[in-house]
Amino acid sequence: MKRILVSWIGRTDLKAMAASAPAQKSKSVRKIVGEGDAQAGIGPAKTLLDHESFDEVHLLSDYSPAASKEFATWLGCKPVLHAVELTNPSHHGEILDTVRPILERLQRKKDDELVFHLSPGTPAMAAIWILLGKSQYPATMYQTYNGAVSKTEIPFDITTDVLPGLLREPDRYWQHLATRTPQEVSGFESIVGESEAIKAAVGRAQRAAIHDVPVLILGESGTGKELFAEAIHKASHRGNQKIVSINCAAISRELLESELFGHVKGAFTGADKDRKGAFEEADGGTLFLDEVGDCDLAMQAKLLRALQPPPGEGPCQSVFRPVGATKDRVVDVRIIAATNKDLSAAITAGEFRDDLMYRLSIVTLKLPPLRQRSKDITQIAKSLLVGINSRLKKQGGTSYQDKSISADTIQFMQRYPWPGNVRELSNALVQASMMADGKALKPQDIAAAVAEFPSAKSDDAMNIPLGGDFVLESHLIDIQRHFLRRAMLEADGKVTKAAKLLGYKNYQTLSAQLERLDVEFEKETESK
Ligand SMILES: Nc1ncnc2c1ncn2[C@@H]1O[C@H](COP(=O)(O)OP(=O)(O)OP(=O)(O)O)[C@@H](O)[C@H]1O
Repeated sequence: MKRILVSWIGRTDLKAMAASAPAQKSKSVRKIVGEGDAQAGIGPAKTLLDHESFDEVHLLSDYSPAASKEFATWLGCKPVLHAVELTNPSHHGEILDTVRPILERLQRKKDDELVFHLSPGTPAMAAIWILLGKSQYPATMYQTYNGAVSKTEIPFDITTDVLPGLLREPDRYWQHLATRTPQEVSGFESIVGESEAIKAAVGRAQRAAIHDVPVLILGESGTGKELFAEAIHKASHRGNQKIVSINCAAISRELLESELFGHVKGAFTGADKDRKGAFEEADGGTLFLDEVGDCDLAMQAKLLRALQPPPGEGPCQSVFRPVGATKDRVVDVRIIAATNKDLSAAITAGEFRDDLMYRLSIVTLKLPPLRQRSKDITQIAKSLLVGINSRLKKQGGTSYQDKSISADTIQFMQRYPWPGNVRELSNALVQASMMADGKALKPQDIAAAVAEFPSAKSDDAMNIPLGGDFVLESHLIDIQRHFLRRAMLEADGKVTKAAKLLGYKNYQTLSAQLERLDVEFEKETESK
């Protein structure tokens, strides 16, 4: 582990040198600060180096190369000089642009300690050190004053205290980013759609991609949460590293810990060799925790511990212990989590830890359900159909006829509420393409395909175990909703026809129920 000091050469440093070094060895420095100032003592740089030891010292200077060299010689310790030019040493933006590439070029290993010296230079230079040291380049910071050295504790964390506020700023802040379609944003090309809702989601996701902070993606099942997670990873600086996905709901509680953190040989029966977990597999890249809302409380506590970076480290440093191991491991992993659960309700019910939610949701991305972006349905359906045609042709050979979507089918698809979102749309198109005769998919083909999905749900509703959270009334309502939807579907969105199918005497009863039970279905205008 190396200690690497990075500091500006400040005017007080030069004044201290001019006052104490022989005139001959400080000619260029004296051209800048004259005879110097004995009050400056030995100056901030020398003071720090007298008290602390470093393996490398990097000095940034916008003074003449000759003066910088004289100063470096006087200072001793063979510092590396970085000559820069600033037009205005109190211009924050210019300082930031100057400092960043230098920090980027520093050859650092993961456990090296970066140290910023805040005292030399202008207040703007100190401010930039603080901002960078608390965010992109986690660093220890020192100040020197009157010959004394103090380690500077700055009790805030930009990534948890400041960024969330900025990133959660209302739409006003995001509007300028929400103008491009996914096709126009690098990394997001596999996402189809051009509705305002999808453009806003892409703008926000793109913004999130740039910052190396955890992202929580919320949305109903099938809205594209995993697709967005992959796009954020691709658009981030980790894009050429791995993204590892773990579905927290699909893995048994016992196995999940080992899947996430790995295990050592002999940790449990069947653990016949060491095995890396997802955190370690994703080191340097991204870990996608799907269905994170389904983790139990014990697992949440373990996740929280892993997601709390050690003091002074960046937000992506994870410390965890493989099952059965005696030592912790540290990795650099960006977490993207997703859930279709209402986490606020889960927190209120005591099923989800609020501290874990805050850790995961430095940036939150809410994906709209498909029914709220009916403008996208045509485009998504057409794009899915291209893939479906090519797959089915491969399987069925010449007997398969490429399918297309007629205008009335599009109208039908735009009215249907797609409770299973894009996944349901995709499944319906696959099924309809396999079953339909001829070339064009007709509304009945899609209707027949989607009718399969809700009925499966109603079967589940009949088999739900009694006791526990079971409340008969709420299940009856679900069943009622299912039949209302089915009737509307079979009646092509015509309320009068659907009311007849349900055995209602008049359409007003159905209209009132659709509203009361919040059944979303675009009604066809009909002459009654
Ligand atoms: N905007 C979109 N454009 C193209 N394909 C999409 C879009 N949104 C979703 N899909 C496709 O729909 C399917 C479901 O998406 P995905 O798995 O990302 O959803 P999800 O929200 O993660 O679902 P779940 O919560 O059930 O895990 C995938 O095949 C995905 O490629």
